[in-house]
Amino acid sequence: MVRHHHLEPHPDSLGKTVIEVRKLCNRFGTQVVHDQLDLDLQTGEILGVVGGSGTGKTVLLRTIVGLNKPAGGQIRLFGKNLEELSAEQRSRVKQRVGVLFQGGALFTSLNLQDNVAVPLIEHAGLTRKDAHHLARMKLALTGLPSDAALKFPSELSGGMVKRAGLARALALDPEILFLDEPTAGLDPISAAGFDELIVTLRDALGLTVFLVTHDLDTLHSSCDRIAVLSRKKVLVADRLEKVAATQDPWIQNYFNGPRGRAAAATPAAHPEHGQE
Ligand SMILES: Nc1ncnc2c1ncn2[C@@H]1O[C@H](COP(=O)(O)OP(=O)(O)OP(=O)(O)O)[C@@H](O)[C@H]1O
Repeated sequence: MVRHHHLEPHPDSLGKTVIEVRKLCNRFGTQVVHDQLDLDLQTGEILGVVGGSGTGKTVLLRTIVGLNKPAGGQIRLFGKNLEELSAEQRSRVKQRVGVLFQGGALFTSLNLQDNVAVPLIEHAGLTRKDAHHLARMKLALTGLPSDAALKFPSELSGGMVKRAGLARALALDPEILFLDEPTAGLDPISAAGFDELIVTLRDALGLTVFLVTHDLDTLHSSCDRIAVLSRKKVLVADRLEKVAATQDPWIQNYFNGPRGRAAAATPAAHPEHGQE
């Protein structure tokens, strides 16, 4: 089981809110996905976002990074409302954010080095040679062996593809990392390795992480706080013990059902709620 190994956060970054979501509304046709949803993310934390299928976790991620225009509400990234910025300012804010989408979304016709080099050439204006050099460093940062750089996605295991996707998300040195179900489809050993990598990178690079997941092991091993999406809102966003103790049928079933109990390191993790 992966354990927390927090470094002291930089004093300047303590308690700062980097993402502020207020009264967010999202709807598609007549389907209301989010209604007056509020959520905050603090600098340096890893927030796990959970919820039943279709509760709008991916839509929330896409809306925060500016890929989905909300029907209402406000989102502030680094204190700035993207909708109030010029195109150039918005693009600068977006470069401070890295996203690993579900499935990794690497270009299948490019090797890993070229995949990671794409944002470096397109957004940072690096030469191909410099971009390749930096890309190899990013791939190493995510734990890939050096000979992986010239391989194509189809030649790699699912875990390696996820790491390469992560290397690409980190290409432009983002301050916030968004991950959409990064361990989905990985075997338990690879998933645990990826969880550990996220914590290590957060500690080493001072990242803030917004992590959509269904993986109870990830919640236990890597997340500082957990936000539960339910009934179109964030029902609760708190430390695992507090969330698992919340009186809500979905939460009780999820955290204190058989899989939740198995993921908890000790059976007595929530003794005060053992009678439910
Ligand atoms: N572009 C879109 N157009 C129409 N409906 C959409 C669109 N994007 C998402 N939805 C709907 O919004 C709802 C929330 O979708 P979303 O993918 O965010 O759920 P999720 O919580 O991430 O689910 P899962 O855990 O299954 O991945 C779903 O009912 C989905 O069909």
